[in-house]
Amino acid sequence: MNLIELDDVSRTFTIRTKTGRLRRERREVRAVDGLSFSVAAGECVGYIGPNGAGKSTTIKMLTGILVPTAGRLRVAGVDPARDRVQLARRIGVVFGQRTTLWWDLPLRDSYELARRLYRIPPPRYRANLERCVELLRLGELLDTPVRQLSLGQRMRGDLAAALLHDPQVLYLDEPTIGLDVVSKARVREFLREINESGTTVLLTTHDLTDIEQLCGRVMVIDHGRVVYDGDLPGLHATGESERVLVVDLAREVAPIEVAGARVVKVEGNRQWLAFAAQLSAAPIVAAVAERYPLLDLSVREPAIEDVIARMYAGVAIG
Ligand SMILES: Nc1ncnc2c1ncn2[C@@H]1O[C@H](COP(=O)(O)OP(=O)(O)OP(=O)(O)O)[C@@H](O)[C@H]1O
Repeated sequence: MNLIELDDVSRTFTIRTKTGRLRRERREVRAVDGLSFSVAAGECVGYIGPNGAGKSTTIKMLTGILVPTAGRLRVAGVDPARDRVQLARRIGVVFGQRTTLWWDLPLRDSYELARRLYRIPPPRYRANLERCVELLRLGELLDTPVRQLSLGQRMRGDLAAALLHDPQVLYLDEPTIGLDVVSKARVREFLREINESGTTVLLTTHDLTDIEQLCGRVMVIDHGRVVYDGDLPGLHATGESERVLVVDLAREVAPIEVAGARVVKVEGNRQWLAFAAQLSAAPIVAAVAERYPLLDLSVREPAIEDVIARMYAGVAIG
């Protein structure tokens, strides 16, 4: 069963720009341009693309905030713009850069307001809150006013708020932005759990690690159109993108030589080794550790902008 369906959906904005002292020019921006795709119940789909690609416009149409200029759109069987109230009960939304929580109220009060707003039956509300509190470790934070929470704590609070009414679909816009490594891991673990228990997830992010750890399917959008729909290794393969292994050594050595990777930068004891993104880092790490005085390492994912730029550099799009 498809929970999200878009059929040839477009959204155009008219913008007026000043071209002289009195002259203004009207210009049309096609934010979304003939988009067609569907998402089946239970999927976790990464929805990625460079800045201005049309991601937010798509999400806004899927939540009913924006009306498409053309095309047909359905979410959980509902036309989002026409039936926003009905839709609100079936979807949850989390924007990493904004909060839906009440700034001056303790978390618990925001949740109570959500319970009333969505008319969640008390036993279901209690069970859902208990589950979120346990999985997101919110127990000690429930009585803290939202303005006193750290970014990571607030994000966990927002995730719980979006899920108390058992939405079928969860839209996430940059849920790990600005979070430290531990908070990111916690949020990802929670999202995996939520998805495994049946919630369909559409995830917008600039962090490819989010996609790698959560999404079996990734859709790349650029200039309002889908330019790739498949899995992440497939995306890396289309563009021959590279990941970078950063190693800290006990002392300065000549550029490392190991199979499958090449040194792209050296700075004192630190060296950067690029390798094909669809390959595992494990054999390269093992080879470096065996022959060099390795102290520490990290793996950097390619930026989404780079992946897309390479995709356009003449390689066929799958
Ligand atoms: N309300 C608006 N009025 C005019 N133009 C708009 C409006 N909203 C979006 N646009 C334009 O539509 C295009 C797509 O914007 P959108 O915000 O959907 O991109 P995005 O992929 O979400 O980008 P980002 O990653 O930067 O958030 C851009 O060119 C943007 O300037």
